Amino acid sequence: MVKQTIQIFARVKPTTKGGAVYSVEDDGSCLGFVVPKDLADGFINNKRESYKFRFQKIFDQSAKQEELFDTVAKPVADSVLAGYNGTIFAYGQTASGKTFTITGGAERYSDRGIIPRTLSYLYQHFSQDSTMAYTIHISYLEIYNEMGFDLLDPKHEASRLEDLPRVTILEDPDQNIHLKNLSLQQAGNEKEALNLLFLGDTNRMIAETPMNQASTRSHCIFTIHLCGREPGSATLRRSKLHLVDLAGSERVGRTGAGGQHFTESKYINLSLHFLEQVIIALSEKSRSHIPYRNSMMTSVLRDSLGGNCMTTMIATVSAEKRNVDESISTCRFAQRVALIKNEAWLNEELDPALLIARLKKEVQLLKGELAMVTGEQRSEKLSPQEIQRLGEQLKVYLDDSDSEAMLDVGPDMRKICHCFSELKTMVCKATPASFTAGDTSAITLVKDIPTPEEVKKLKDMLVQRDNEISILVSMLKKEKKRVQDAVSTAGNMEAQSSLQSSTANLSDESLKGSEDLSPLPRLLQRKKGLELSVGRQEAFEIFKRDHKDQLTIEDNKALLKLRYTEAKALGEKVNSARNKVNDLKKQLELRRRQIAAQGVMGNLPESEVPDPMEEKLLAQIEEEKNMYKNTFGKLKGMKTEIEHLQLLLEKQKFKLQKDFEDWWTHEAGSMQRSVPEETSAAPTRTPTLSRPMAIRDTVSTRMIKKEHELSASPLLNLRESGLHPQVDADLLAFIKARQNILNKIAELPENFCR
Ligand SMILES: Nc1ncnc2c1ncn2[C@@H]1O[C@H](COP(=O)(O)OP(=O)(O)OP(=O)(O)O)[C@@H](O)[C@H]1O
Repeated sequence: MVKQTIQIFARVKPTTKGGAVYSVEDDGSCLGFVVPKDLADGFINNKRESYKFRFQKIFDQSAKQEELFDTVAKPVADSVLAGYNGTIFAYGQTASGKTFTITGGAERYSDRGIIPRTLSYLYQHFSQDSTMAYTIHISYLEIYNEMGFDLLDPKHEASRLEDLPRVTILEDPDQNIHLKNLSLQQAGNEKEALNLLFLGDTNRMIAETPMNQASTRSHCIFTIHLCGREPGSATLRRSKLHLVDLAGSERVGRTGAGGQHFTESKYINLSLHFLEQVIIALSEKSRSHIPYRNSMMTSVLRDSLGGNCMTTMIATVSAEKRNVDESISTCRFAQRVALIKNEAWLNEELDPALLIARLKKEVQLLKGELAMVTGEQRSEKLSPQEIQRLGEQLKVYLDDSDSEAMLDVGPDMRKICHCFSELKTMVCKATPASFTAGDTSAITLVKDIPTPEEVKKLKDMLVQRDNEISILVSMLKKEKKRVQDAVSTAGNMEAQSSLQSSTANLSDESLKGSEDLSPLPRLLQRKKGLELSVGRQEAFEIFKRDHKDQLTIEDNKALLKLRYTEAKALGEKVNSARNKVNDLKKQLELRRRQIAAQGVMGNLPESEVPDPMEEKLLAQIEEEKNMYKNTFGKLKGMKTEIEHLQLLLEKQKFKLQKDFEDWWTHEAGSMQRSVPEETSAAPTRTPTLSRPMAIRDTVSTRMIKKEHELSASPLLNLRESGLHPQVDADLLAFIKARQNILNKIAELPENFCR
């Protein structure tokens, strides 16, 4: 068992605005804030001005994701590999960098967060550790307003959060928590695991509405379930790693939330409040009751807080002056967390199937022993199968040369008697001369003693074999040199062909992967939108051009293109190194044959000095092999980067499409709203209507007409389904016209409408 307090780290989000109010002291383990007294609070003011908080380490603004992974996540991943549970959770106000730290940024490969890096680290470990066989399952849970949702369910098409399967908590009599409806997906390799992460993130994005900014207002728990077993062993090691992105920790008053937001903030703050309650209770050792059950999040993370888990917290803080209060509150929370002591133990268990088989055997044995002791022996005859089995056991026992060998037929008198009777038969068959009482070795001879005819036959065979052997030996002597040459030639050729095939496989594999342009998971692909109509497509192009993410998408596309080119160049280099190795091997082979031929002809005296030409060729082969290995390693790394970039691009494109859909629906909605208003307002409209409004009216009236023409099917339904190209084209024309008008209004002199 390992007793350890929760490790706390702090990360300061980079600021571009300046005005930072913090300092990092004591070799990066103390975070200080200075809050100057406000004169508005009066002359007598006892408010503290300086605050200092101690952490295991503080990652300042310039800290890289890799550094954070190495220091914070790698030790936790190592203990998970060793069979302990682990949790890493990020806590801090909205936009302080929790998602960036746990999942990573959506723009650059180097921005990969703890989750993708940990997955990569684990799979890399699996490929290097041949002493254990591992399997990974993944679950991804979102908790929003005290309700749990499964982000990885393959059966549901999520367009709203409510479409995702609801996850509920069940508690067994031993107070273990079980999550009903949370799917566990197996991930056989890093790519499959990353696809699951992206699927969950996409589901989260799809389900979020402007009212529910998912990442801000919900908690997310990405869990890696690891199972390891030594081949042939009945013991399993099961461990879990929770990677938790909590909701923003700001207080309700500060956010100024109202309405639905207020409800959400209340829930979020409530669940964070309950988290705080649990942490306070745990840090006060005198408390016996820990209120885990008060919220879903604390129930799920029960083990991570004061239980069987190695837990680490990352406090994310903003460096800006306006956020100093929240930053101090985050650090205070972390200080309390640091007082909690967890007790992690090795999660080892016996494989249930093997355990059952073992117990069954034991029960059988005990039953037999009981029967022996109580004298209640079975009276029925042994079955033919049992007799055959006993015969086999007896043979093994007699063939065993170990004098301490045992014959174990179990506590069954019928079997014991049968074995004694078999042995007696064998002994009686033996010639009396070869058997004296106590000479047990004779027993093993009994069944193998040959008859005199057999002995003669064997002697004849022996003479014949001797003759054959002497003929073969003389032939061998004659042909020795030729055979040796032939063997060495065959050996070299074989080695060469095996290298050829292995290198071909490796480089073809990696190249195939790097040129695979569609790594989008099957599950994600089904979520791609319907085909766009021409009008909508046109609007999408305009929307895309002005979207804030378009630049990043273009950058990533360019980077991906660059990586493809680089991967192609590396692939060519790998192939060229492989061809060179093969060429050099042929040259070496030729050289060796030449030397052998010269030796046979007697032109060259046999020399111990190595041939310089051969030495040179061997050195060149070694050099090319190293080049091959290095380039191949780089190619593999690039393949992972390309796959990640492809997924990032898909995610960004997906977001763009979703933003467009939202915008399009909004435009359609605003048009819909304007129609009845304007139709009913038309008769009473005053003549003072401004010119732009009048223009807008003309467009709207045209649109109304169009709508009436299409009234056979409700316009909005058609729009929502996205299936009527004419409606889309009209909508686009309307949007364009309105945009033109708005542009013109902007150009008009200020007093034009007065
Ligand atoms: N260390 C960092 N380096 C660079 N950019 C960062 C860093 N931390 C955060 N960001 C950027 O700041 C923005 C907000 O970060 P992020 O979404 O991670 O915040 P958050 O705390 O998860 O917010 P929320 O509570 O809304 O989920 C993102 O655009 C992110 O890329």
